[in-house]
Amino acid sequence: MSPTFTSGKMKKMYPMVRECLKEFLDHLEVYAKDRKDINLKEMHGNYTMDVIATCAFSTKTNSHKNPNNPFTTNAKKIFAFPLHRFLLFVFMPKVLRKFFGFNFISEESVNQFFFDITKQRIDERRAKQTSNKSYNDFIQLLVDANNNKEEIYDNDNDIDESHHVNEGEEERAVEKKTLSINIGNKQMSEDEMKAQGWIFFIAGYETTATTLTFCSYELALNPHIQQRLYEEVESAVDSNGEISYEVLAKLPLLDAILSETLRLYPPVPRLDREAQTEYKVGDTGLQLYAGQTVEIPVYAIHHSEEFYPNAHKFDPDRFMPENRHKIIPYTYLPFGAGPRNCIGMRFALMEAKLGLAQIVRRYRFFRSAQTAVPLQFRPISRLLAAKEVVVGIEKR
Ligand code: HEM
Repeated sequence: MSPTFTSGKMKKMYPMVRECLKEFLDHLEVYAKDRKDINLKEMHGNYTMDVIATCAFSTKTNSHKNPNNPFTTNAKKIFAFPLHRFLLFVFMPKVLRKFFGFNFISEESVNQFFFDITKQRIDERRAKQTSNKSYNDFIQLLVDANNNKEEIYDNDNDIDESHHVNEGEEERAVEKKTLSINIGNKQMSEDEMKAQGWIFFIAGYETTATTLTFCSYELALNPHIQQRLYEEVESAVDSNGEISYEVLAKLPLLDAILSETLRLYPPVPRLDREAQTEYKVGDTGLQLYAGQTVEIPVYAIHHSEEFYPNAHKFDPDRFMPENRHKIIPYTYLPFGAGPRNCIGMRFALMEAKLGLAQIVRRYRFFRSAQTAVPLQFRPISRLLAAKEVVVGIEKR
């Protein structure tokens, strides 16, 4: 169940994300008018929670104003679990999950809450299939995918974004074929559909919030880059102060800033693959055996001087169109690579770009007395997380 996030689908979800952003901006206003400090992880976490609740479950949360709504409180119970347990669940190969007994990461009542809400929405849609009302959320995509109504790919792709650095024509063709096979040959059971809703929530909330957090932090520390971004965004808004999906996807500096953030702070710092059969790795002399795990040290690759000179410097120019060709394929892996790469990549980038662009238009992040430099990281190996990320915010 992969080809959910085509550009066409993104465009349809765009207004829903924009709606969540309005609430976020209103909330930031309270802090910005008094030049207060903000806890970036909490603020961005509320935004990504609202987005995933709206786009995946058609549930309105407004976590900024109403932190006690049932969706948010249940979600917070999941995230109260140690982060490593999450990531173990989401990214651990199935066979290891079974071995360690990780079926679900949180208490049964919480799992049930999310299963019930997914089932309720699926039932509603099935009942309404005969009516003309159309939905653009993730649940609808699941229902369509199951009815083989889902479009596999659209022509309106955003190949110019930096995250396509690992994808050549050949790979996209392989990916397309793989995805078509999944959809064409397989009907999802209701349990699988419920599990998809659940995985989406877990995989999409934390990673995107973390990305926005590190990005805002770097902008606070690099006011000249923040100013360049402001100028780029200002030149792109229409007379209503809005940015269309197409324009947003193609802003080079915005794309470069997020790409450089994901290079310096990859939310998933290490990937795993498990060999299905015996395999010789090219002419390296390396031999893999069935069942063997291969670890890909994403964080170390992203911080290697060999691939990224001055690797510890935040330098978005590396990803500007005139320099991007210098990046060696497979040395930039924030979303993984190959047929099991992140299926939420386009969605995450759209959500993060829109949030960042509209925040920077109105407000300025700055380094305050509470801003930790350098950041202190939590000692977790599966997900990159800083202890506390605080910056000041003011109105432009
Ligand atoms: C900046 C945000 C995000 C980052 C950095 C990220 C990163 C990743 C990475 C590294 C993987 C493993 C890929 C591999 O092994 O090659 C992954 C898998 C996955 N991601 Fe994301 N992700 C993000 C946002 C999202 C969002 C928003 C969603 C859903 C709405 C999502 C859904 C998934 C799913 C379902 C998988 C499992 C795919 C599979 O096993 O086939 N992710 N993600």
